[in-house]
Amino acid sequence: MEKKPCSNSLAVKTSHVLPPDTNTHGTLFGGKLMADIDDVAAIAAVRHSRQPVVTASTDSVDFLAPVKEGDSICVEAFVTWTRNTSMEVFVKAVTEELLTGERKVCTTAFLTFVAVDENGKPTPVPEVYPETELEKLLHENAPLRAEERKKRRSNSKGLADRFGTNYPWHSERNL
Ligand SMILES: CCCCCCCCCCCCCCCC(=O)SCCNC(=O)CCNC(=O)[C@H](O)C(C)(C)COP(=O)(O)OP(=O)(O)OC[C@H]1O[C@@H](n2cnc3c(N)ncnc32)[C@H](O)[C@@H]1OP(=O)(O)O
Repeated sequence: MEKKPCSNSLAVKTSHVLPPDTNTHGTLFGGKLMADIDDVAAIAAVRHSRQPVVTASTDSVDFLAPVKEGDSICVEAFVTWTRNTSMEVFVKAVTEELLTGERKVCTTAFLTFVAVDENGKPTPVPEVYPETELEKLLHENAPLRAEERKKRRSNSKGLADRFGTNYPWHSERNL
């Protein structure tokens, strides 16, 4: 498969922050922003692989600044690194107070997507290569983040096995 540059997958969505996406603080719901992040990141992953993808994980989403009603929010995403079937996507969200032009980075996040075939099985993706300084930095550090994800996934699996599938109202609540 032919290698592709990070820029090939760039996806951007700018929207006006309006009710009903705002809460009682007059700011954007965190869950709405997370849904937008997943949406834009998925488009970047499909642009890179040109195959159906699933979200395998989100590292963390830190809400660094509130996004106020009336502001705009711009979510951008691109593939930073690939292994065999998985793709790491970096996302940055910038909020802008439209009347003053003041901008703040309100969130950054890393998500991992896996390309799947018609049976939902992981399938190989093309390699990605960085061009800009920022892309190179993200690309170089990606294997360390992937290693952390591997450990986290293993811990999550361990916890899932330990908790089992009982509903909370079942009598056996001891772990
Ligand atoms: C009408 C039709 C239109 C079609 C038009 C086409 C366009 C279509 C666009 C769709 C765009 C929408 C995007 C929706 C995005 C969702 O909303 S998807 C819903 C939420 N996600 C899910 O339900 C995923 C559920 N999980 C799974 O299906 C499986 O666990 C996975 C993720 C496919 C992995 O499968 P597995 O058999 O466990 O695979 P395994 O061999 O262990 O690992 C495969 C790769 O995944 C990586 N991986 C697995 N788990 C993790 C993890 N937790 N963290 C990081 N990496 C992981 C592994 O490291 C490995 O990477 P590589 O070394 O191959 O690069």
